[in-house]
Amino acid sequence: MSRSFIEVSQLAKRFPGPKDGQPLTVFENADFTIKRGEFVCIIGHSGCGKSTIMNILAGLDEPTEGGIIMDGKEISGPSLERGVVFQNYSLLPWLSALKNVMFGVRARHPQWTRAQVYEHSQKFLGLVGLTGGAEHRKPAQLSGGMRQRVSIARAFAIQPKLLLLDEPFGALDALTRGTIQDELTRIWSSSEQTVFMITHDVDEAILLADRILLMTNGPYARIAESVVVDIPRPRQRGEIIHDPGYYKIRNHLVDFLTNRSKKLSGSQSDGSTNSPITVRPALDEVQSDGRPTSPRPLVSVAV
Ligand SMILES: Nc1ncnc2c1ncn2[C@@H]1O[C@H](COP(=O)(O)OP(=O)(O)OP(=O)(O)O)[C@@H](O)[C@H]1O
Repeated sequence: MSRSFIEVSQLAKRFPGPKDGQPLTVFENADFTIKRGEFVCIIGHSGCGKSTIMNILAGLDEPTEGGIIMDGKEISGPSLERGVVFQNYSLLPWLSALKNVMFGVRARHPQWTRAQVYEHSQKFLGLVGLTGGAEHRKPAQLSGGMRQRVSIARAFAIQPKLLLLDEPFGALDALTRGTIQDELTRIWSSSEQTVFMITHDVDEAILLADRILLMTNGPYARIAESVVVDIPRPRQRGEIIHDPGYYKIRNHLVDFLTNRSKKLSGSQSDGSTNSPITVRPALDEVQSDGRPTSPRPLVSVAV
């Protein structure tokens, strides 16, 4: 039996092209795995297909080919085992912040009393700093950052096995962003949750992730590399930059985004799988072209 929590196999997504045109192949033959409890970030230029992968993981979209197994079961449709935080909040506009969170908690724990649901929801709203009356306001009466915090509280409160985060902190000011990143790390490290997060922020990815998947430009995008963040935890925002591996990882990511994401960008696949190579910049296990110094079996970090 496989030890992977998530196994993405031969995944392809094609959208219909403009009238009479060729279909748009966003990616094809994508293969990667995620371990239970792992925190994985994915980075790539706009339009490469990150949200498409996340939507398929969430069960909100279907692949054109291939499939995803989570915890031994094929993903098919949305489930409370997978909690999603989108850039655009996706709150129910007619419910208060508190009732938005309670709605999710009640669905997850239908046997709980109203008091239990209320207490649990208030606790998670408190964790994201939404108390003192703000929790009784409806989404339209909250700022963008506050709405995003409600959305984060709702996803955390459901305590899904897999937390899917699509640029969850984009709308937040730097201070709130830092606080919620810390909360996310705390909640994640004290649970068995697995996190898959899209971000455009390389520093955020290094702070939070065990591994960072790097995606080339599309169409025919590939997850070209799996970069291991060999920096011990707990990681402190102010101190992480002093870790000897920090700038090696950062430079590697920036070089990928500015140079290699375009050079490596895909063309139609010959049918072979597109598995990412594993690189460990902090351990100097990477060459100037981004390839590992010695071929390292993927299972070493991504079983
Ligand atoms: N429903 C759709 N119909 C047609 N094309 C689509 C559809 N959804 C996405 N695409 C195209 O698929 C490609 C990948 O889109 P996707 O949103 O996954 O990219 P992304 O990497 O998440 O981008 P961003 O970082 O800007 O959010 C883009 O070229 C996009 O235009």
